[in-house]
Amino acid sequence: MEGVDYLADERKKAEFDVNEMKIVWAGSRHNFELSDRISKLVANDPGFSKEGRTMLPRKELFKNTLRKATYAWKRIIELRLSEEEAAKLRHFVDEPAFTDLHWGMFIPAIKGQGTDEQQKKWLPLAYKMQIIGCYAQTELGHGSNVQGLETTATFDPQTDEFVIHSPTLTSSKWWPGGLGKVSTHAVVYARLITNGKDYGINGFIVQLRSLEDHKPLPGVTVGDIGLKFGNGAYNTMDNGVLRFDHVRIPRDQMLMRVSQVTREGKYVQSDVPRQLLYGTMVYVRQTIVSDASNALSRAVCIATRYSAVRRQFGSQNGGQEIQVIDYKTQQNRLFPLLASAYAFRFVGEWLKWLYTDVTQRLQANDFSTLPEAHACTAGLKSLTTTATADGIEECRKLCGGHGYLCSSGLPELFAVYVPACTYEGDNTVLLLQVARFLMKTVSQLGSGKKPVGTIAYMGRIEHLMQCRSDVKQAKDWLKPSAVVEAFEARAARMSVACAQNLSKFDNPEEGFAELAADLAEAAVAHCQLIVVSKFIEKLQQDIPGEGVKQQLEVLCGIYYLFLLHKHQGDFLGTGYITSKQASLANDQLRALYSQLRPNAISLVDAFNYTDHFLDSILGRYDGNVYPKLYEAAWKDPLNQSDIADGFHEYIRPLLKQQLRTARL
Ligand SMILES: CCCCCCCCCC/C=C\CCCCCCCCCC(=O)SCCNC(=O)CCNC(=O)[C@H](O)C(C)(C)COP(=O)(O)OP(=O)(O)OC[C@H]1O[C@@H](n2cnc3c(N)ncnc32)[C@H](O)[C@@H]1OP(=O)(O)O
Ligand SMILES: Cc1cc2nc3c(=O)[nH]c(=O)nc-3n(C[C@H](O)[C@H](O)[C@H](O)COP(=O)(O)OP(=O)(O)OC[C@H]3O[C@@H](n4cnc5c(N)ncnc54)[C@H](O)[C@@H]3O)c2cc1C
Repeated sequence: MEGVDYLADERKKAEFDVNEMKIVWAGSRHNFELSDRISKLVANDPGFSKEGRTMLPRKELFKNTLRKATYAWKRIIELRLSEEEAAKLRHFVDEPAFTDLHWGMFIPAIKGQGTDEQQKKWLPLAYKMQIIGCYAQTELGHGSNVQGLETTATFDPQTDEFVIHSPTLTSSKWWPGGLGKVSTHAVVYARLITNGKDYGINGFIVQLRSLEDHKPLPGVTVGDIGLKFGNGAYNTMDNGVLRFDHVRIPRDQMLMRVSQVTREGKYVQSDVPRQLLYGTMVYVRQTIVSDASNALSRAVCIATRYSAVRRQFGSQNGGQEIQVIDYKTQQNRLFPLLASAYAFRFVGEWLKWLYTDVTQRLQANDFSTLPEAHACTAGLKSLTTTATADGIEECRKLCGGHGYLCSSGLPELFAVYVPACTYEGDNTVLLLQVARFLMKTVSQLGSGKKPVGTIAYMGRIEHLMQCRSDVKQAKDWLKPSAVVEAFEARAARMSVACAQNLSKFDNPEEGFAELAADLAEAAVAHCQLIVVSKFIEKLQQDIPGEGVKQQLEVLCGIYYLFLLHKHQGDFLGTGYITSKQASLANDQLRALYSQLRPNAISLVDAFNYTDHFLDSILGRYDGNVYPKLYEAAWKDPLNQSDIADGFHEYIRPLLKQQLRTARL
């Protein structure tokens, strides 16, 4: 029945002020009001309908995305939306498009690596979308190993130009989003060669297509790389292939903030570190961490609402069966994901702060916090995207058979999200970057250099190597100091063990390669410590709203106790806790599940998602699942006629043949 709220009883059970929690989730009242207004604007505009998206063939799907993305731009102009509002609108339109790369990477690359003059020339064109850009770094042969890229940019002093060339098949640019069919320009990463010398990778602004008829310019071969994983999903994006045959660009289209080539062809290195060339990746990794909580919370919202609607077994005297959310196994799979969504929200907020801080320092030529910013963005990108991709898939399973239907919203969400584990740095490769940072920190411990920021705990290494947990009863695991020390001791001991093993190798690089799996685990331990600490720090702030802080404490407890349970081998193996203390942690975790249970629906309501954004019958706000599933089935193209296309060609002859056999 329309208009009935099947989850109303669940909502009545809430022990906290949901409206105040919405503000905590959004980060501020301003953010909440902004998201609320823009998400409703998108939901109520038929131009942004998602109807039938997963059924469209590729060409139609792509054209439909072009329509939506340009319609979004039209609305942004008509409504005079600010940059912040426009970004929110694109987010709630919820369809990967070339505009993601234009706004998310092309513009940031020019801002981060272009000189003031270059920014003045290119940014106004990009801001008005008079040119459309992408980020062309990865090649067919190399993605992770940026130093191994093969495209060349050779300076020609005769003409004051760079000649951009793809010398081999493997040097073809491969993957850039927006490149295949849309972009007029790209920031292309290529080996800078001048006076016969190779100076390594640099960024160049290269025009690819005519601004008149959109045809590829002479020497440019460009197209789409083909269908990707899942129905609809990321196939709305034209990930592309690009080859250059001696394409000439003016010298001033080399992005020159980090290094320059003079009119005479002299290479000049600025006093900023070369790593700033990787700055766009640091920026995007930070946004990906913030976004992980969006994707995970969305899946969790669907699975939680559906788990309260779905009933199986346990009917007494003809009464209703049990809601599946009341099974402890369901809670043990679902509630840590709900807690993780909140944990990633808060660590994302903190990372945004760290990124802003490092950017301000860089502007003042203070490069001291860049290594930490790189380690944090790389490590947290890896940790949160792995957990989110796995979490979305777990949510699909938590919804049983119906989770496998596209109308649950979960298959498409997974298909769109899962490449986040690969793009912007493969997650294992990124963990190894964190491990390098950790090994460097451990090796410098005796040098008098005091570790600061997220690595400050290493400064108490002597204590952390020998301390033991003092937990005596289950509720002792609710003490923040007990928890932080446990995660610090585990991370420190794992790093030190790796460093000790590394020291046994004559060649440190050989040792690093041999011990890579252990090093990646030490990096995970360090990153989990960051997430746990930032959640606990959040709880030390003043949080208004009846019962809000208490709910966050429950979620925080579930987050760290679930991790402790899952990785208890690390905590036991490093000798910080005993098996009795591990078992007490598990007792406390179960108790927290019971405390969370009455609040579960309201905790996902606090995400404030519209039904348009969720795009899931199982996750509908009103819980009216079965009639809507039934209705949706009949909309499938296969049900447009009672007799299937192909019946006369294939099924009828088969049945006739069986009739003949039966008669024999
Ligand atoms: C339909 C349903 C809809 C549902 C939608 C819901 C969900 C929506 C989800 C959407 C999510 C978010 C939206 C975002 C959209 C994104 C779109 C995709 C974008 C993808 C773009 C890309 O992938 S671009 C390509 C990225 N490529 C990489 O990341 C490559 C990875 N490799 C590297 O980064 C590096 O090569 C390396 C770090 C692995 C190694 O580099 P290198 O060999 O040069 O370095 P060294 O190891 O020798 O280190 C040298 C020193 O430099 C330091 N370093 C390295 N990197 C950095 C850095 N980035 N910053 C600072 N310093 C750095 C390193 O530590 C070394 O230091 P020292 O030890 O001190 O010498
Ligand atoms: C959907 C999508 C969108 C993308 N968009 C863009 C874009 O807009 N622009 C762009 O330039 N690129 C883009 N990319 C490319 C992306 O950045 C790369 O695919 C990514 O950086 C991983 O690199 P790779 O493909 O070379 O993986 P590989 O490095 O080949 O990884 C293969 C395997 O080898 C392992 N491995 C590699 N090196 C090591 C090592 N040193 N130690 C241990 N294990 C290792 C990895 O863990 C992985 O398991 C996109 C990719 C995808 C999937």
